[in-house]
Amino acid sequence: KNIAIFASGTGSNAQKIIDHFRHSDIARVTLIVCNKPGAGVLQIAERENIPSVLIDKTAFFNSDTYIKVLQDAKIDLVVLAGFLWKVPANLVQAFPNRIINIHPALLPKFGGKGMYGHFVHEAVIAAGEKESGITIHFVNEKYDDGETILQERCEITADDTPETVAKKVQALEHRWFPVIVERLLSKI
Ligand SMILES: N[C@@H]1O[C@H](COP(=O)(O)O)[C@@H](O)[C@H]1O
Repeated sequence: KNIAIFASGTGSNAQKIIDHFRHSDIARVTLIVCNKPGAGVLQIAERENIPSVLIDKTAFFNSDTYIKVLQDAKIDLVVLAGFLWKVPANLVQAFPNRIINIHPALLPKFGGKGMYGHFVHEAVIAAGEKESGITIHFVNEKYDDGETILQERCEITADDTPETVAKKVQALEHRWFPVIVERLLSKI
């Protein structure tokens, strides 16, 4: 099975998923799709000899260009790992229940446009939450809205900062995202 990872940033989750399937006979990460020139995930793709695509915004939102790229690459599952653009309806429809996302908070709270990275953890702390965590969900045509696949929690203590919460949440992401990707692929 072929996995495509969409990412806009560092790519630490992409690296964990690549490592998880490195010697797997179930699946392999065979394509990296990025919308940010110079993003860390592109260096990971180069180092790992995985083909990567730097997408053009107009073509992404106004054509089937990248649907064709994914179909030509025989992609079975699209994994969003820190991809900051909303997925257009034609791509969601072309890959029904085949696109998943990870969000660094317990949706439906602290989700939506602009809610990513440290903004999320600042909002969680500012709201006085006693816990945070991760949400892995199917992608539909709205931000951070599709059916939840998994939520895992971490406690927030009085001396936590957005940075310490980010670390706890990242540990959950790296622990669970590869496992969930494998679980879904074993059903496809
Ligand atoms: N959607 C969010 O974007 C971040 C990506 O981090 P990385 O995988 O680029 O390190 C992760 O926190 C993920 O939950």
